[in-house]
Amino acid sequence: MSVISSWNLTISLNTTISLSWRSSLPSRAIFPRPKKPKTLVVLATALGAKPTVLVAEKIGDAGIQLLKTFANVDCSYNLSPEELCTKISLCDALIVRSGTKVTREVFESAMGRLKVVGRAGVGIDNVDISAATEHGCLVVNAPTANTIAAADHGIALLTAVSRNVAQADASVKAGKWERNKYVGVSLVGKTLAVMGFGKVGSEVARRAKGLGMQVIAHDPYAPADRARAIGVELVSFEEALTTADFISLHMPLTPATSKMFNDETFSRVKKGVRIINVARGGVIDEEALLRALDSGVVAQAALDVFTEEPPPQENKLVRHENVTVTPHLGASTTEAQEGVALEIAEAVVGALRGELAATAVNAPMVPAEVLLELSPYVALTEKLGRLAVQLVAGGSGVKFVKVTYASTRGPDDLDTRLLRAMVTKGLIEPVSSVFVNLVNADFIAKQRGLRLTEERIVLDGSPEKPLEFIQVRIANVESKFVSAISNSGEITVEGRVKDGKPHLTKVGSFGVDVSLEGSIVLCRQSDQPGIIGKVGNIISEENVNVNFMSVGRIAPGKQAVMTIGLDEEPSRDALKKIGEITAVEELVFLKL
Ligand SMILES: NC(=O)c1ccc[n+]([C@@H]2O[C@H](COP(=O)([O-])OP(=O)(O)OC[C@H]3O[C@@H](n4cnc5c(N)ncnc54)[C@H](O)[C@@H]3O)[C@@H](O)[C@H]2O)c1
Ligand SMILES: O=C(O)[C@H](O)COP(=O)(O)O
Repeated sequence: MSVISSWNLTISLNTTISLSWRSSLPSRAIFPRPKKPKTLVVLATALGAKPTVLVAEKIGDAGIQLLKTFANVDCSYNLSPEELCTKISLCDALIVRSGTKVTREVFESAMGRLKVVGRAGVGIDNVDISAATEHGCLVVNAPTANTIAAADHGIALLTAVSRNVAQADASVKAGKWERNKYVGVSLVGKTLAVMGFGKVGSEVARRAKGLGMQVIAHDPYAPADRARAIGVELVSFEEALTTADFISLHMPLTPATSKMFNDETFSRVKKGVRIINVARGGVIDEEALLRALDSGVVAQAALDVFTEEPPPQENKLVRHENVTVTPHLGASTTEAQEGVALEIAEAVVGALRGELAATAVNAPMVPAEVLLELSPYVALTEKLGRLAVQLVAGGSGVKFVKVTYASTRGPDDLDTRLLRAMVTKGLIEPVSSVFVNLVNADFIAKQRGLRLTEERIVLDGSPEKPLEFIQVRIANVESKFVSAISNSGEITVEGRVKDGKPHLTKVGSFGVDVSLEGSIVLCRQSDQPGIIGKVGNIISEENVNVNFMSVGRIAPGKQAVMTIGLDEEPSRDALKKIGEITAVEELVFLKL
C-alpha cells in the first residue's frame, strides 16, 4: 500500500463545459443530447412543492410546454433590472437568452431560493457566474442546438459582405441603380481565418471550404487533428491576422478575449481585410474598428453582435457605409429556437429534480455512469464529514481537513471532485446555516478558510470498486470524544461502502462497524462483560430501535469503543443514564 499523490484543494470556478460536435446535418440530428445523469440530490426543490420557473425572454413553445409538465411557469418578458430583482425571490429557476443581464444583484435578491439559471443559448457572458457559484446556484446553458444557425448566419454575412448585398439592397430601395459602385470580391481562393475553432467556428470553416476558400483557424485550445480532419490548418494569432482576406470571429467573450481586436491588432491585418462577427460585440474594440474602417485598413465589417445591445441610435459603426448589421440573429431560426428551448428546458427540469446537469457551466460535469458508481460514496463522504465535525470540541475552529481515498484504481481513473464537495458539505452544514452543494462547495470552503487536502492510497487488487475506504481527518482541534483522536493526533473517521450502504469502520484508532443511517452513539468504556446489555436496556426502555451495534477494542480487558446506530434520537435522559454506567468513560451522540 503506497501513498502516490496528494494535493491541495484547487478552486475551479467558472468552468465552461463544451460538448462535442460532428458534421453538417440539421442541428437536432448532429448534436445528440447528452445522456441523462442519474440523480444526485444537490439542488432539488423542497419535497412536494411545485417549483416556479421564470422565463424572462421568449423561447420556443416546445420548451415552455416541457417546463409546464414539471413547474409553474411565469413568462414575463422585458422586465427591468428592478422588476427582475423583485420577482426572483419567488422563483426556483430563471431562463434567459442573451438580452437579460443576470447580475450579482439578481442572485442576492433571490434570497437563496434561485437554484438554477438556464441560459437558452451558448454565451454565458450575460450571467455573473462567480455570483451564481457563491450563491450555490447552478448555471446551465444550451450549447449545441443553435450551432448550425450561427454558422449559417456567419456564412450569410460573409457572402453578403463580399457582394455588398445590404448596401446594394438599400441603394435600390432608395431608387438608385448603382451597378459599378457595388462590384464585389470573389470568395474562391481567398483566405478565411476562423478565430475560435469550436462548434460554430468549425461549422463555418466546413461551409467556407465548400465555397472554395482557403481556411485557416486560430484557437489556442483546439486540437490540431480535429482541424486537419476537415482540411483546416491551425495557425498562430499572428499568422491568422497577417494572411487573412476575411476574418470570422467565433470565440466566447471572456476577460482574455475582451477587445482582442483593437488598434494594435488592426495595425497588423492585411489591408482591405473583411471582418465578420457573429460571436460577441465585446471581442472587438468598436472605436478601433471604426478607425480601421475609416482608414481603409478594414474594407468591410459585418456585425451581428454589439458591445451594447441594442446599440445606441447614434452608433457610428451601425451607420457606417461599409458595415452590414443584423440584430443578434445568429441563433434565430425556427429550428434552432425549438432545439434550444427543449435543450434548456430539459437541463433546468433535470437540475430542479436534483440531477447533475450535463451542460453545467459552474459545476463539475460527472458522466452518468461515473455518478451511478460513485453515488454510495457520495453519501459516505458527506456522512463522514458530518461525523468528523460533530466530534470537534466547541470553540475549535476547523481549518485543516485531510481526505484520504484508498482505491485500487489509479488517480486518473477516479474523479474525486464530487466526493470532495460532499465532505465539505458534511463538514460545514451541521455547524452553519450555509447551504452547500456541488456548485458552491469549493467557494464556501475557501471563504471559511477551510483547507481541504486530498490524498490517494493506491491498493493492490482488482479495480472493481471505485474505492475501498475513505478517511476524513481534522487536524489542530480538540475532540469532545477523546477516543476519536488517532495516533496522528487528528480526529479520524473512516468508512467504506458495504452492500451498497455507507458504513463507519473506524473512529480514532478503534475499528468499529456501523451502518451510517439515523444517528449514532459512540461510547468508550473499559472492556468488561455486561456493558452492551446495560446500554441496550436503557435504549430499549426509550423504545428506540437499535439498527447496528459494534464494539472495537484495543485488546481484551482494555479500552473499547462501542458504536450504536439508532433509528431515532434518544432522550437526553437516556444518554445521561448511559454516561452514568460505571465502566463508561466518555460518550457522544452524533446526528447523521
Ligand atoms: N450571434 C449569435 O446569435 C450566436 C449564436 C451562437 C453562438 N454565438 C457565440 O459564438 C461563440 C462561439 O460559440 P460556440 O458554440 O462555437 O462555442 P464553443 O465553446 O464551441 O467554441 C468557442 C471556441 O473559442 C475558443 N477560444 C477561446 N478563447 C479563444 C481565444 N483567445 N482565441 C481563439 N479562440 C478561442 C475555444 O477554445 C473554443 O474552441 C460564443 O461566443 C457564442 O456566444 C453567437
Ligand atoms: O450565445 C448564443 O447562444 C447566441 O448569442 C444566441 O443568443 P440569443 O439566445 O440571445 O439569440
